[in-house]
Amino acid sequence: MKLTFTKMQGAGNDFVVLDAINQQVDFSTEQWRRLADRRFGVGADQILVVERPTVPGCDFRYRIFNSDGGEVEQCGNGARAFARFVSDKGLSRERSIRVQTMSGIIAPRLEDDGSVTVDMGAPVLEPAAVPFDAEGLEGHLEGRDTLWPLPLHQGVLETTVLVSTVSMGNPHAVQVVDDVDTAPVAEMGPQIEQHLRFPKRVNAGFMQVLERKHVKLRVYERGAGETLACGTGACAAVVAGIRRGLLDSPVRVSARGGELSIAWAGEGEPVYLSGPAVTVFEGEIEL
Ligand SMILES: N[C@@H](CCC[C@H](N)C(=O)O)C(=O)O
Repeated sequence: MKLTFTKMQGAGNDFVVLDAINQQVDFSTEQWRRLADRRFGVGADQILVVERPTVPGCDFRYRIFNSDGGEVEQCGNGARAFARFVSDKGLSRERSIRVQTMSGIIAPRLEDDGSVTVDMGAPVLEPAAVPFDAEGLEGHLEGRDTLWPLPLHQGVLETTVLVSTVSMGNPHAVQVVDDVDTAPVAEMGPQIEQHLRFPKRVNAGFMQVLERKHVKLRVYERGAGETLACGTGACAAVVAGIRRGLLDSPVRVSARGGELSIAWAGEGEPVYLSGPAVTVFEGEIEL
């Protein structure tokens, strides 16, 4: 059976988007992996699936699969691509939609300048809910945030990094670095992603503060490796930075693949993520 897909990207975080309303989409972990594979498939950081909602008050259900084939709770850059896709394909005529995800409802809105803003909901800050196992650890208070020590290896040496833990529906560990371009993302990213303190694994963010309203960010994503941008990672980094007293909303986030903007009014309030959502090409593939 041939599968019709759309290849999209948001700040260089790339997606295969599938309409599961008008075609059957039900794949094994191995098939999701193959679709995301850059040599044997189409290639993507995440696969996004558009379905009919199963809860009242929503326009669509949005499912997300990492390139390792695992289904995950949330994807911010993908949410922008999702909104652009359902509009371009005529599945919705609304500029604002409500979307059911594994971790709650989000609300993307198409802007007049072609960008998309997403109400991503409020961040979850309680460590156990991230989930992060803080049992027996002594956290360091900084502003309104708690930094947690994570022991890692750097070459043959042992080192400890201090991370903020934030859930944007999916788990994030954010550390502040002096220079993001030389930060050991490839070496530390996989260790943090699989650290035993994070029972569901974690996305590892490395943030350099340039000014109180501008940061540079790299994210080693759970299940996908380092990507050119991570929307939920940008939300989590800015939430952590504001709570630490380092940043003021709104914050421009420069990722390797493009620019995002994050606004957050503080505890209990939703995080707004704005940025581009672009169609690259369309195609058909036999899996
Ligand atoms: N690229 C995403 C996040 C995708 C999911 C993430 N890798 C996870 O496993 O939680 C984004 O833009 O938020």
